Amino acid sequence: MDLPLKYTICFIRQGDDVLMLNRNRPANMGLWNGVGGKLEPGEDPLTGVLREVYEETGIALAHARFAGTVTWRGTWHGHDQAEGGMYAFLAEVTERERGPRLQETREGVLMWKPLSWILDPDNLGVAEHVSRFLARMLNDPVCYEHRCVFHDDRLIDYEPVPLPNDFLTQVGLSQVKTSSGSANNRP
Ligand SMILES: Nc1nc2c([nH]c(=O)n2[C@H]2C[C@H](O)[C@@H](COP(=O)(O)OP(=O)(O)OP(=O)(O)O)O2)c(=O)[nH]1
Repeated sequence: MDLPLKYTICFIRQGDDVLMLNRNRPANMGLWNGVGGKLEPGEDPLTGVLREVYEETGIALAHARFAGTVTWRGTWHGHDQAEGGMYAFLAEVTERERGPRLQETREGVLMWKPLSWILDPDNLGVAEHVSRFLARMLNDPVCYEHRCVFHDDRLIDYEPVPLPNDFLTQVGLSQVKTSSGSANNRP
């Protein structure tokens, strides 16, 4: 699927918790998702995600690990058919760096949530695709394009497809460590 990757997202961990944002506007309004946003013209994905994390949380991450891409297509209630995609990253902070448990921001409510709560597939408070792709990003060393299909706000199809070997070079991320610790995403 050749969808434009115009967004970034980051899941920041501290111990068993992950920093989540409940956005106060579409997309995924009222649902918990990672922190991130739209890339600026000409901006590379790592610079973009570090900027968004700082703008949305005040956390100045030194680094984030590329963990795959997520693409979506389908229909949303009240919106036209839409499709797009994002570069996904994982990061960790120390207890001292993590900031308050709950914080109201311009974008919505930020809160540290237990990972087990986020990954529970029956948890309707979390954006539906997150439990599918995040579990795999955390446990599988291969980087995937996580393909999501929605129909009227519900996830109706999900398929992880391994990214091509030269993906990181293609998108200027070749110097970036992946979540498996290697710049090459396939053995
Ligand atoms: N637009 C969009 N973003 C999505 C979808 N699913 C999903 O996880 N996301 C993620 C990507 C981003 O991390 C976040 C949306 O970012 P945003 O719209 O708040 O970005 P932004 O404030 O920088 O953008 P903008 O105001 O300039 O449009 O949600 C989706 O279906 N559509």
